Amino acid sequence: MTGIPLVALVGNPNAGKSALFNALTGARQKVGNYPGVTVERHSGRLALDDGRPIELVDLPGTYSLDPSSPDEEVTRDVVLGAQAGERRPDAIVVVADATNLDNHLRFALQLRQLGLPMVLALNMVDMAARDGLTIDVAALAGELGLPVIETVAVRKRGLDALRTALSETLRTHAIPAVPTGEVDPDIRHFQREARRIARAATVDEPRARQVTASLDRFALHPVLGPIILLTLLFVMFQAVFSWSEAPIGWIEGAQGWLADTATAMLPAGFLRDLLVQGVINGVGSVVVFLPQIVILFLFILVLEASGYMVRAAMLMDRLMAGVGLSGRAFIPLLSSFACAIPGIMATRSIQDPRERLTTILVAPLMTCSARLPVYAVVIGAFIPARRVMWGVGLQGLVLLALYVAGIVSAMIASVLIRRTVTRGVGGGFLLEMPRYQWPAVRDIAIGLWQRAYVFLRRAGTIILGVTVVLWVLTSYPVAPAGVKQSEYSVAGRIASGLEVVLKPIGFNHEMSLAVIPAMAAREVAVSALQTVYAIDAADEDQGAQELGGKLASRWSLATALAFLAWFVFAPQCLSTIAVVRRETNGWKWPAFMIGYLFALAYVAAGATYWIAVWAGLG
Ligand SMILES: Nc1nc2c(ncn2[C@@H]2O[C@H](COP(=O)(O)OP(=O)(O)OP(=O)(O)O)[C@@H](O)[C@H]2O)c(=O)[nH]1
Ligand SMILES: [Mg+2]
Repeated sequence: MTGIPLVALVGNPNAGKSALFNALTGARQKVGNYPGVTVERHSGRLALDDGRPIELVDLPGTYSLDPSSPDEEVTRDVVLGAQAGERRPDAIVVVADATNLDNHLRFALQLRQLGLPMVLALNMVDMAARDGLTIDVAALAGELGLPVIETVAVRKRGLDALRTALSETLRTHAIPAVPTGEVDPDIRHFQREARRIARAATVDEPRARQVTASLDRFALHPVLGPIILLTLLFVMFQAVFSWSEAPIGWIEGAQGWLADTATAMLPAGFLRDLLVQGVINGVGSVVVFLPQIVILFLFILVLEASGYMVRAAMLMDRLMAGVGLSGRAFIPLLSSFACAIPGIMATRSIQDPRERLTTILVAPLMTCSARLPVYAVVIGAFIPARRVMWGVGLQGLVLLALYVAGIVSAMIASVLIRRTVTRGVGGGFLLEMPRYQWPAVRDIAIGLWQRAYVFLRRAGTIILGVTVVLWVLTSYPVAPAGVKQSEYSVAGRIASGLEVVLKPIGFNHEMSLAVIPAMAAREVAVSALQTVYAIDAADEDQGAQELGGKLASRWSLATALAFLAWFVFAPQCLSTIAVVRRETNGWKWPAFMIGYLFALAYVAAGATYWIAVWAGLG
């Protein structure tokens, strides 16, 4: 054997492979309580008890070795050693959910036929215990002819035993003895056998999965279910505004202090202006939205980890079926609330290629977190922080409406796309219902930290870079007295050209200037506006006023609403386009997507503007 041993984690979706992978290697792969979380292979290293290193691969979950979607193909190819440029694993750890033994054993039996050294990690034994289920591990190991180790991945239980079993298996190269007569490739055979073994190894019958079943009576109720879902969303968007006030204040305070200190310490001139206007206030105008992003993700992560999200998918399935998408599209669309890129990658778990393509094309309509700063700044400036009935905040309501507008247009777009460019029948609903559980605090904390980190890294890299370039392009050449700097400058002249096209939909010069750099990252729309107003206001000495106040005194409500509408359909960012190109193998579909989204954004912003003007809000 050359190199270090390669061990693959294989098993049904949602068995806890990634949780086990994280526990063993210290990695932070995404874990979620629904099938189809992992869509790519990830590898990491760990040391076995004898100190020997091994390479561990986490794989997408799959029900069998006959893949039905692109992510499952990855698993099959890795396990069979058919993946290009990759060797075959030296051993397999089959991860099985102890509470769903017969289903998970079926795949284990199929894997056993591969003739590779194998260990079974009987995961989620804590859940089995909760359900009143006791599994006779020795009996199971005997029946399977494999070492069986009980684990609780999220509590790091059973890891030492697993490492020991693994090093033993690798050392002896023990290949499971496959009983004769089991060469039958028929999956039904495995199903029967799995059921028999599960029954033989289960000591106590479950007291029925009462918790999950009784919660589902409410969550999936045809009338109550949607009400619960809407209520949750509603509370989430209220919280985004009401919980964030204090921390936003702290960040603004820090930003103001930085700007003042820099102004006091540096001599007036290029460097000071760049630093204060472009970097501190420009980038700062985006960073202040960190608390809102964290709050939004706190809700999303908790709902995901508890198992509720799949119920939401179930409820949406009735709707989704009507628009030609299956419930499978829900998870990718859900991920797109963070960012369209992981969302588009998650479509790999969709079986039907046309359905997958449709999901890719509408994913950018789901409101990604990069749009939150843009929405929040405009809402903060134009929508009074008033309570309408029952203490409900108006700002949160408008934000909810913007998210809903994105979802509804994604639905409409998929109906149209399914009827035209991706015609054909789709697959059914294949999502398995995970059980409810309390979210693991550690997973939520890691998830939040990762989100915050991604946001801050964007602020420190792409947003900073684009803002600085924009600041330079807006500051030069210096305008003669009496001429507005933002119009005389290079960026200003480009914006003036663009304004010809954007004026009919209510956009002003500054907005025209902001939409192009926003293609790099949508948050840049905010820092761009901040920068432009700071440069123009420099001589009037109004630079200190915060962005919301500047917008409120300069834009009409109709204009502000048009800007929001534009960003609901907003021209996707460049990285999204790149990922669509990669996932669809060509430029045809990204071009189609750009075209239709631009058209939608233009029409929607225009309609919003003119309706608002007509309603007397101009
Ligand atoms: N109670 C309990 N929960 C667990 C255990 N292992 C994993 N989980 C939870 O089960 C859910 C699924 O875990 P993942 O690690 O994402 O499952 P996976 O097998 O990687 O799933 P896919 O990537 O979709 O194939 C998550 O919510 C985990 O927190 C366990 O031993 N006990
Ligand atoms: Mg996983």
